[in-house]
Amino acid sequence: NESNIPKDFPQLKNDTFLRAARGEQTQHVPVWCMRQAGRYLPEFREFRAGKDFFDTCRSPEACCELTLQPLRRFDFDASIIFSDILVVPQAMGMEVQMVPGKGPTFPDPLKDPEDLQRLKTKVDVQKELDYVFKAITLTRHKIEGKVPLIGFTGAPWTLMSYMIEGSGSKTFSKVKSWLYRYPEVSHMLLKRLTDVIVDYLLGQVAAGAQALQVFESHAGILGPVEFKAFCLPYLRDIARRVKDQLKETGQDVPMIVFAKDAHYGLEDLSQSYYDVVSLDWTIDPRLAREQTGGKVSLQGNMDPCALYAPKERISEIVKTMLEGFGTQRYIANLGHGMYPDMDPESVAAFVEAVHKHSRQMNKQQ
Ligand SMILES: Cc1c2[nH]c(c1CCC(=O)O)Cc1[nH]c(c(CCC(=O)O)c1C)Cc1[nH]c(c(CCC(=O)O)c1C)Cc1[nH]c(c(CCC(=O)O)c1C)C2
Repeated sequence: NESNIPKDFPQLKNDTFLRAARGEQTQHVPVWCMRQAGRYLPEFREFRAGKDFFDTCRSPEACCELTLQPLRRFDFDASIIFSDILVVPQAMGMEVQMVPGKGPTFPDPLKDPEDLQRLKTKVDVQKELDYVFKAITLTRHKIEGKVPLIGFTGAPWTLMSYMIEGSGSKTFSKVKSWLYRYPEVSHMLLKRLTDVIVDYLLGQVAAGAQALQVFESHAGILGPVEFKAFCLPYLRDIARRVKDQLKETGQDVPMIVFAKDAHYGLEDLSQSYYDVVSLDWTIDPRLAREQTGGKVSLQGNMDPCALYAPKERISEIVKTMLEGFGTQRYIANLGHGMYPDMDPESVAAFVEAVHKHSRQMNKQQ
């Protein structure tokens, strides 16, 4: 069994992110950015130039290099493995291409309930996603204990939406029509995705991931009733099953859930076995604290577009955000991923502001 082989990773030097995730005291607020490895970095564009996106994902050396790039520039307190959420549908037998300028595209998306037959009935996650596990193990060594390495997955509903829409969408009417026309088949698909995701996350931990984030990026296109029916049960099931399995080997790995735009789901999400609830920028920090009632740590949630502001303004925005969240049980981040036209200097200003203001606020207490 792969998971029993000791990997002798370098000792972790900065555990601030893990402490905040577990609800332990920290000297400063830890910070990282969603899509911190990305096209806003010239070295990322240079490295990726002319290479197919999913070929890059399948190269452990390339994933390692792209994960490390932002850490060479910024004083981040965590890193996230370079990969994509759509490697899971690929592992289940679907074809996905990254079309430059258009984003991920499924040439042959699921159209009818019968199309479920096209998916593999038994997915050998260890074999199909071995390249991700190799990337995690390699990166965990090469990071030299500087900061923890986060593994991640897309959540069932978000993956189902890509598998049926075939790409991003404005209305998501194709996948939403499944929920209303074929609720039972929809649940079958969500269940199958959940089973693969649980194995996938456990494999990532065995490979060396020190925290896990579950991206339910398309939660907000559902109303509260559909969220409770088609998102929440699977998000809970994932955390419960992963946590239970890890407990058997005496491990505890913090889990983060990011259900974008699901403001109505905060209270439920805070009681769903996750350690951290990640917030988009439409949610007021104080309100989020009230609704989650101290049961979880919070992560987020600066509007990514605030990075277009001058540095002094970024610092003010960060200060206000920290006053809203407080400095404990908190991980600073953006409310969603960075955009390619953002200035790396602004990211540096964001990170510095989080560290500086939170240290000052902690001293005053
Ligand atoms: C850098 C990058 C990624 N994916 C894509 C890009 C840009 C394309 C490129 O570099 O060529 C295409 C890429 N992949 C995806 C999209 C979104 C397409 C759309 O629906 O509009 C694009 C452009 C799908 C995707 N992929 C991901 C999500 C969930 C997070 C979110 O909500 O943004 C989603 C929805 C996760 C993801 N994707 C990636 C990471 C790791 C790097 C990091 O965060 O530093 C992660 C965590 C990497």
